[in-house]
Amino acid sequence: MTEYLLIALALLGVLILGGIGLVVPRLRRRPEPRLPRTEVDTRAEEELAGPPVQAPEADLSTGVLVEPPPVIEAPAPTVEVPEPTAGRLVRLRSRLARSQNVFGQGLLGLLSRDRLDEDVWEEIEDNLITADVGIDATREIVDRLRERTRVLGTRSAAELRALLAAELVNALDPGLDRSLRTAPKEGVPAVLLVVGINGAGKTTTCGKIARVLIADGRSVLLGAADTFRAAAADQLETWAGRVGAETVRGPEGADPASVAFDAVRRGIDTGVDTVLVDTAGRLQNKVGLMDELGKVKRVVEKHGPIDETLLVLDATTGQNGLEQARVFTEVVNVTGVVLTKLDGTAKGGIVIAVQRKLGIPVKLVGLGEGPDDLAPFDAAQFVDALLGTEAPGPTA
Ligand SMILES: Nc1nc2c(ncn2[C@@H]2O[C@H](COP(=O)(O)OP(=O)(O)OP(=O)(O)O)[C@@H](O)[C@H]2O)c(=O)[nH]1
Repeated sequence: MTEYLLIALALLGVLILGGIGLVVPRLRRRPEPRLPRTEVDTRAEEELAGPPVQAPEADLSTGVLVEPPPVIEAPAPTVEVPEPTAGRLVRLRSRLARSQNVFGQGLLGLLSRDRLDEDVWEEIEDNLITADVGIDATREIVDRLRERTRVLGTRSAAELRALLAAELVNALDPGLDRSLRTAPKEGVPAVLLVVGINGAGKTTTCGKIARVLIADGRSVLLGAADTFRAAAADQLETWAGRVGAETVRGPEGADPASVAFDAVRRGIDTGVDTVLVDTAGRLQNKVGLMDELGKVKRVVEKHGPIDETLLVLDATTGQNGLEQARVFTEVVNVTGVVLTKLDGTAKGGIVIAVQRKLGIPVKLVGLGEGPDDLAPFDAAQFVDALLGTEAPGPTA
């Protein structure tokens, strides 16, 4: 009896355990209750997901993972390497084509006439005056040429060319120091101030000078003290960015002197070799503006003396521009002239007039709008380019 009772209990246990085993998995697999989906839900999901993506065949057939597409990074801004400055004037000599017509073809043609009579000498004089050489310099050049051709009895084209070249070089005072003081002293950067009237090419020239300095191995910081024209600071920043130089600028209409001061301060802190300060184009007859330029100078000098003040002059404005330029020399101590746009004039003689009138050496010349179209000035190379023929022979 007891046996029957035990067997019945065992059977009951088996039945109970089997029942649990069937019920529990079902409970575990029961899906989450879902909220009813609306049409709007479906559309929003589709928009977020975008168009259906077709898996590549290899993915479906082999189950091999496909590599994600490569991440394309934005190209790093490229820093340009400016052209070396040595020999730039020689390379750019063809830019003086218009002046070459006057000096090379015109003057040399006159000098090689059969008879060098009074009329011819007068024509030579007129040519030089038209080329903006200036009256005094023209008289001197012609008098010396007359004398030397008479004494030497020179007649061959090569000899006459050499004589003319020697007189033009002489009028350009080849002994003047045309070097730019751009080297730092005892860890303090050299400071260059760039001044001149509106549109002479100051900002462009600042950018080109920065390239000249960088090409010659210097580090440069640019100060945008032309706060009147917001575009000038943008323009300068673009030039600086191309060669990886820093620009210090202020808000539009800020005090130019304070921007110039900050630029030099920053240059000292970062240890650059040279700080170049671009100033606003200002009309010299506006006394207030000239006073302001004087203030820029004084404030910058709180950091130490200014090493170089460059006056930018537009060669195409001729003698008139010279008169305007003179006022700058009274306000700031101009140490060098940058003569721009010589490529756009037949009056290359302006270089002679500028130096004589201002008594300041031309240190750089602009021969185009390209970034490397600024050349260190050299009297003999310039005259050679003006005459537009091969290098002159030895001069007497
Ligand atoms: N052909 C030629 N154009 C030049 C030369 N130098 C500058 N320019 C052009 O002259 C124009 C005026 O140059 P800017 O640098 O803006 O003149 P700016 O003196 O700074 O003018 P403001 O900021 O108004 O005072 C620009 O179109 C330059 O490209 C040069 O040597 N040759």
